[in-house]
Amino acid sequence: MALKFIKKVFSFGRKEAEETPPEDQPLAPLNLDALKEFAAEKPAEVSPSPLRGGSVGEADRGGVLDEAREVLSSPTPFEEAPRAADTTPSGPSDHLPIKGEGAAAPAIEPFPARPEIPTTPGEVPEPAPAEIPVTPEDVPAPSMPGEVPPGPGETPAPEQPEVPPETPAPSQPEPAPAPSPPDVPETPSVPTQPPTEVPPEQALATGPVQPAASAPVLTGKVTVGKAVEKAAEPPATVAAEARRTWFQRLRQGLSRSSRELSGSISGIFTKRKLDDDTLEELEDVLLRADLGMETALRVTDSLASSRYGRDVSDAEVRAIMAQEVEKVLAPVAMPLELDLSHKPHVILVVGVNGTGKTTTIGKLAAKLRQGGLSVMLAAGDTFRAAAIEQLKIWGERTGSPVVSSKLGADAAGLAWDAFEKAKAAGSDVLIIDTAGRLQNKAELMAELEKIARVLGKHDPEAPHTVLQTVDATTGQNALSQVEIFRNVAGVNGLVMTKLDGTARGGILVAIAAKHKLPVYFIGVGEQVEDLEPFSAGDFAKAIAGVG
Ligand SMILES: Nc1nc2c(ncn2[C@@H]2O[C@H](COP(=O)(O)OP(=O)(O)OP(=O)(O)O)[C@@H](O)[C@H]2O)c(=O)[nH]1
Repeated sequence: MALKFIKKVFSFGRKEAEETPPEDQPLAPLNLDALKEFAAEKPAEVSPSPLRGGSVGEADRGGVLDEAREVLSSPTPFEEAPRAADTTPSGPSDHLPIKGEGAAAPAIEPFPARPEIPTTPGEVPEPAPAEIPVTPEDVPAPSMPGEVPPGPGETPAPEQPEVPPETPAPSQPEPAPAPSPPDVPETPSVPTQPPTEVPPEQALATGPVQPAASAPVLTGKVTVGKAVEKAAEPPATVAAEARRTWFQRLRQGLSRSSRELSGSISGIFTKRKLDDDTLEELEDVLLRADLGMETALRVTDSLASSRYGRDVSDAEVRAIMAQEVEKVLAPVAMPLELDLSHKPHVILVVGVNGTGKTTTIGKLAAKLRQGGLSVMLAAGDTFRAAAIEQLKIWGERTGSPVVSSKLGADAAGLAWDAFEKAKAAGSDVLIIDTAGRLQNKAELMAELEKIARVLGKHDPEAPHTVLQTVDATTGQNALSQVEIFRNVAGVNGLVMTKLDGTARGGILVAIAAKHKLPVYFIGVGEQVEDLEPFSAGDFAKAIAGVG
């Protein structure tokens, strides 16, 4: 049977999801071993459609783009994210009106066709895939960038002529494969010296990733989950331990947010009954913690309905807060799924400068490589030499070829080239980094539109996933950033970064309540293991200081 007709699905175990799947979570991890066996005996249909998170639907994309143009050409509705410290005090402004919300207008040219995506898990039509633990045999020796051999039946990457992105020629005949497969041209130039601005020990301090490059050709849906370093151990032990370790890291990362909240809550409820005054004070505390008005009201309403007029301990308040926060987060805590019937599945990573795009790409590439996928990276942030160098280091580390160009080159041209190279190399996934310059918002919008347009000439559905990195330390600013990039770039999933060490972790809850976009991963540090699938329950407990 033709392997490409076999729908292969794997996920790295999400223990929590197995144990307590959110009510409307659509994609519980399945058993990968079982699926492999199943696939070996009985071919299944190739999964017909990719999963994408809820976002701007085709019908309203034109509308929101128009809106976005307006937003971007008008006085700035948000500021550029601060690069490091948590320095942006802001009030509870998350209930400001959203420009363009609910707009419905005819689709416009720039973005490739994309089906309407449900924003809540319950609306996702696909059945849950089986979970397939990656076994040690799936993990062969690491390979270096440019050295990832083409898989069976793959075409070696030919030399690509420079193709101006404005005039791509989709009907252009495929160039004949070169007799000896050349490496991706720009790939091997991994710097031997650490770049000045991003030293390798900062970005890549945890040793080489062990890729699983000899995995069979995968088609259909792939769920990207937890890291699999410990896959050789008994599954139950591994999952429990991995979960504990991650939860500890998450608790530690969110300790500032949680400490400030807990301190304020116990300040209010020491020897006081629950009355209008205490409820109002609590509401202020929750708003100051960036949780947003909707969640603040949920918590105070829930408390008032069961305990009004009674003594309440701070532990009770925190427990109720954890419950209510989890309710808000559960619908957006979705695993990232990639549809490998598109080769490559293109992930466009967008976001304001410094929000962690490049770092997240590296961490994600590591997860995908560990899961046996071949990955190509494209250094589409052509404005910062350090960003290009940083991506090359991640490429080296994860065994993912990196397509790059000269500083200042056209990012859409680079994206066009990168798609061709990924296709020719048979890569499963192409991840494209982008610049997040907000100094000139019209330029940024034009650049992202052009990248999407150019990719759409290769594959009308590309980019298949548009991920936005959001820096938790920016507090309320993050809400506007999501608004803008969602409209400009058709963002359909979020990665919240830098939850470690900030007192503003609550902003994730406000973003979930307002934008309802899937949150695929959260980052709590700079290392490869500091990115994990987002769990509503873990996050809610960690921020409330419960459990
Ligand atoms: N503490 C912490 N730092 C992070 C996290 N993610 C990224 N960083 C750091 O944030 C800084 C900026 O990350 P980048 O990946 O360069 O961000 P970027 O969006 O690609 O930035 P540009 O290249 O300027 O567009 C780097 O120092 C990263 O190491 C995180 O989850 N926690």
